[in-house]
Amino acid sequence: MSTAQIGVYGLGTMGSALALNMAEHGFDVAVTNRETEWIAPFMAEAGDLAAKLHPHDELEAFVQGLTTPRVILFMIPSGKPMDMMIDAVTPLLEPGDTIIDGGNANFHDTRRRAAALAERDLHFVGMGVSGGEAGARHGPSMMVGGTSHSWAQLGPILRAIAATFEGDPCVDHLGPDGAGHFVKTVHNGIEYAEMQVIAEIYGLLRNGAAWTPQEIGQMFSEWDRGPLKSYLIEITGKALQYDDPKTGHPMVDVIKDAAGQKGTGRWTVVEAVRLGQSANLIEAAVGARSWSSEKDTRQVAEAILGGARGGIALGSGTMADAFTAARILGYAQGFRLLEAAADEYDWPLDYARIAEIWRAGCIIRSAMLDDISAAFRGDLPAGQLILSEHFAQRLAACIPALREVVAAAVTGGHAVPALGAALSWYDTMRQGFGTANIIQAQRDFFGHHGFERLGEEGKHHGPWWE
Ligand SMILES: NC(=O)C1=CN([C@@H]2O[C@H](COP(=O)(O)OP(=O)(O)OC[C@H]3O[C@@H](n4cnc5c(N)ncnc54)[C@H](OP(=O)(O)O)[C@@H]3O)[C@@H](O)[C@H]2O)C=CC1
Ligand SMILES: O=C(CO)[C@H](O)[C@H](O)COP(=O)(O)O
Repeated sequence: MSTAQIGVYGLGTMGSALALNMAEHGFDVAVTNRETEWIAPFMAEAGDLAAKLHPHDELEAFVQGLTTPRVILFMIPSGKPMDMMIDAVTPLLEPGDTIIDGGNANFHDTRRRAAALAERDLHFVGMGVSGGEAGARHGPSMMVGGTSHSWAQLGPILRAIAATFEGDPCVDHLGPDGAGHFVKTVHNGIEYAEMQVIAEIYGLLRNGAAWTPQEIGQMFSEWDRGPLKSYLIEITGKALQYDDPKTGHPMVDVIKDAAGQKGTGRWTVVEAVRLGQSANLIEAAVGARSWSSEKDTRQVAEAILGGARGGIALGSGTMADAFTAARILGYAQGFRLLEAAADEYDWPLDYARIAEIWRAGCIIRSAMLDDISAAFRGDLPAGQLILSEHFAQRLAACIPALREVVAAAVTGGHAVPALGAALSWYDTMRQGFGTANIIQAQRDFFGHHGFERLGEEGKHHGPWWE
């Protein structure tokens, strides 16, 4: 019998948590998994919620167990697996049915899939889900891209299971095809930037001021009780205060300093460059992760180049202000990318709303997002977040600290790629007259490319060509 309002394919970390969340909110959910032996343990662990979960071993039965028009959420790895599953499931679907990719997919793939499925009267939703396993189980933030037809059916389910901020569900329909996945990609780019800035501040205090992990953790926990409150600050504060049960050493001291990356950070940077932008804070964070994975090379280099670092005599207050500035600039770069993509792909992105659905449930949630949302609803000179009255004032108050921190780091030989990038971007943007006149002269000198003259129309060449 067809009783389930939604199907969840993929009972891994995220899929199982989302299915349980939906069941808990009273929805009937058909579930299945590629390796079917995982279905029974999932059902056993579901406890009372099993009554709302309808397990199937076969894809056909899973599809037939759904009320029409059907809505099927795939929580599987992005790329080829998703294409293979689309190929497998579409022959079983009927016009009007919706396939949702809830994984971290490349939005270009989402656009391609949406267009291909539309030719068969099928709907494809690219949905960014943030919040990790706990978020998926108890309230994620979700960024939905797709047709209004799909949203009309999906919206009530997603609003019920989403995180809420003061009663407002952290989910919305952001635009067609790849809009939701792109917003999630940029969310992750901001996540990379913020994580890197936190790591740099940790490094300065640890290596430049001999603070213990416990002390640095306590500082972050203290920050989390004030205006810098955020999920990433909270978990970093906690992680730094754990000891390794095996050795008794601080946990961070036994974790290898080489971080992986699955793709969303890189996609953010690639798309920024493609759109003629530079999100240099995010680029710095992605680059720093890549350098981190060159552990062997860095160890050889330390022996040859010398790893000595100078002292840093800066306290928590200065670090907090520097972090505030970097956080504002990181978010601002993310929103600039969203604006550039909205223009390019003709997406009706509502930046204030995006900030709102990031206020709870997602990894980059922070107290600042409420101010960002308010800024987008107000007057933004030149459309720039950093020029809103609120953020221009906060930057004016915090940039001196960022300058102090970057200067001390540079003098002491501490790597601060993200903090340095943040400051360079800020300093670039506050100059009405920069240095690209020299670039133009160089291009004309070597390549006869011509340049624009101040106050005159047309292309000009320098006297070096006379
Ligand atoms: N973990 C996280 O914090 C977050 C993850 N995501 C995204 O969610 C998606 C799922 O991630 P997550 O739940 O963590 O991953 P898991 O590794 O926990 O689960 C992966 C799931 O995908 C299935 N699967 C793997 N390969 C295939 C395939 N070729 N065909 C069909 N099914 C397949 C697995 O089935 P089987 O059991 O048979 O192997 C399993 O059900 C990914 O796109 C990820 O990027 C998004 C936000 C946060
Ligand atoms: O989407 C997420 C959080 O928002 C996932 O945890 C993702 O895996 C994070 O990216 P990476 O693995 O590259 O650090």
